[in-house]
Amino acid sequence: MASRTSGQLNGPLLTATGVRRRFGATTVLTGVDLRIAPGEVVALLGGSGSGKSTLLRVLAGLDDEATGEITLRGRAAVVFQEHRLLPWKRVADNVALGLSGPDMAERVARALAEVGLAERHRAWPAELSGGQAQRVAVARALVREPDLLLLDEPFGALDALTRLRMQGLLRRLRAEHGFAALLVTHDVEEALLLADRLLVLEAGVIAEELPVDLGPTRSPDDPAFGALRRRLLDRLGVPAL
Ligand SMILES: Nc1ncnc2c1ncn2[C@@H]1O[C@H](COP(=O)(O)OP(=O)(O)OP(=O)(O)O)[C@@H](O)[C@H]1O
Repeated sequence: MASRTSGQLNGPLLTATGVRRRFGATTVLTGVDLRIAPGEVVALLGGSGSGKSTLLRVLAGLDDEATGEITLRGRAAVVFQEHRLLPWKRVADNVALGLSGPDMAERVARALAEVGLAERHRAWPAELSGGQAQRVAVARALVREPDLLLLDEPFGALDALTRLRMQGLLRRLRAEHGFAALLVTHDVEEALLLADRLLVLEAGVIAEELPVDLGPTRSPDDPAFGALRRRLLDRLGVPAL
């Protein structure tokens, strides 16, 4: 099992050193080292089956079989590609799951308002659209006041327009709350729009690290954005059309 500590007061928010994970005879993660600073958004890219979801689960503390050292200075919350809401609980009760305290209802209401769903607190998950359900999943993470959001293809199952809106929502929430995030995505454009830094997972290690020096206002029409996209696609082995 990976050793987990809560870390010191200064320095990186998350430090992972020598993380390894094997499934039977196959070693998926052979020695992952990474750091995430407080407030930093890092996108994790890599081919299908390269181990991105596995790494995210390990970092989230959801995998008992991994080895290595993980230090997290603060709280983490996870959002998966599927919303994972409990169908027999109303929206507000899903968000409140595992919380306690006298101000719980107020915190839940605030989190739902932040994702634009204050009015749907009594709805059942089955009554929501895919985008709304995913916003509830974001509220459920947000209400825990995380220092680090671990996002595994959080918008991957949504249509293109909803996805753009969710990317905007994530940017706004991050600006307001200042949390750090590790975003697993297949979408190079999404990574370039949202991240401060990109990591490429390949052959079980972080094979490349690219800073995204595009400033706070980003557009795919910007030539610097295009150049970085091409560089990244080349790195991921996607030829130009
Ligand atoms: N529980 C498991 N048991 C056996 N093998 C597994 C298990 N979970 C993942 N794997 C294997 O580990 C490898 C990495 O899987 P993982 O889902 O982490 O990749 P990924 O980079 O997230 O892929 P994708 O981009 O397609 O979602 C794959 O070969 C997968 O088959």
